[in-house]
Amino acid sequence: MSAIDNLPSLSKVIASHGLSARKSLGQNFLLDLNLTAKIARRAGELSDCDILEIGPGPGGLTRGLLAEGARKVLAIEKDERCMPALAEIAAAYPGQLEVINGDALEIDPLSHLTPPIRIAANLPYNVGTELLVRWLTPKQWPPFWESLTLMFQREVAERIIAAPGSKAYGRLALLAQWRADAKIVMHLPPEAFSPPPKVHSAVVHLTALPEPRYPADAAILSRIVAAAFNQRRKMLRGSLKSQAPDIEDRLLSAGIKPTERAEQVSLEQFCALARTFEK
Ligand SMILES: C[S@@+](CC[C@H](N)C(=O)[O-])C[C@H]1O[C@@H](n2cnc3c(N)ncnc32)[C@H](O)[C@@H]1O
Repeated sequence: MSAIDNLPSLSKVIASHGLSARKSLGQNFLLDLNLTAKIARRAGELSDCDILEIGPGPGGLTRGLLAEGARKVLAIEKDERCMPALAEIAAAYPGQLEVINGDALEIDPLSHLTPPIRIAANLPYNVGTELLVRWLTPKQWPPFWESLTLMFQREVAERIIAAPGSKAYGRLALLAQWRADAKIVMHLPPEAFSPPPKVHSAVVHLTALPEPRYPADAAILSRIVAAAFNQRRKMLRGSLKSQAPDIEDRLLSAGIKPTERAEQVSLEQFCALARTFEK
C-alpha cells in the first residue's frame, strides 16, 4: 500500500488538526475527493505541468491535482493551521508538493516553478478577483501561465464570461476575454462546501491566448475600462471626461458614439480607444 492510500479522509483531517473554518479567510472547504478530482480534471492535461495552487486549505483540491498526475504543485496558503495537513500530503507525494505559508498577494511564485505552468485555486472571492486581474494584466504577453482554473461565486463567474449589453458585462469580462478564452466548466451548490456559503459557486477555466485579441497597452486599457464602468449609467463622454480633455474626439476615432454607455461598447472598440492614449 502506498503512502497516498494511507491519507485520511478530509473530514478526519479537519477534525484531527482542529481546522474550524475561519470566515476572515473565506474558508469554505471542499471535502469530497471525487469532486476535487473532477475540478482538477477541468484544469486540463496536468502530467507535464507545474501547478500553482492558491489557498489549498486542508488540501482537497491539492490531492485532486496530484492524483490527476501534476508534475509538481506549489501551494501557497495563508493559514498556518493548514500546514500539518499539507505536510501529510507532501509526504505521500515525495518531491511533488511544495507548500509556502504566506499571503498569495505578496509572494512571487515564479522562482519555484518550471514552465509549462497552470494555475488552480478555490479562493475567497476578493482575493480571487484581485489575482485574476493581476494574472491578466502583465505588461508582457503571453504570461507565465497557460491556463487558470478558478472557483468563484457564481455571479463573479458570470461577470468573467459576460457579453456586451448584459448587466454582468464590465471590467472583468473585458480583461478576461481580451487575452484569454474563458468558460464556466462547472457549477457547485452551497452544500458542496463545508461550511456551506450563502452563494452558489462556479469554476471558470481560462486559456491564455498566444496574443491579445486586439492590440492595446494593458495598464491603459485597464484604467479606461475601470473609469467607464465605475459610472456605468453615464454616457462615456461624461464618465471618461477626466481621462482626457478631448475625450469626445478620441471616442469618435475609436468608432464609439460619445453618448453611448460603457455596457454597449465592444472589446474591439475599448482597445481602439486605449490605443488613442498611446500616441
Ligand atoms: C475557500 S477556501 C478553499 C480551501 C481549499 N482549496 C478547498 O477547496 O477546500 C480558501 C482558502 O484560501 C486561503 N486564503 C485566503 N486568503 C489567502 C491569501 N491571501 N493567500 C493564500 N491563501 C489564502 C484560506 O485560508 C483558505 O484555506
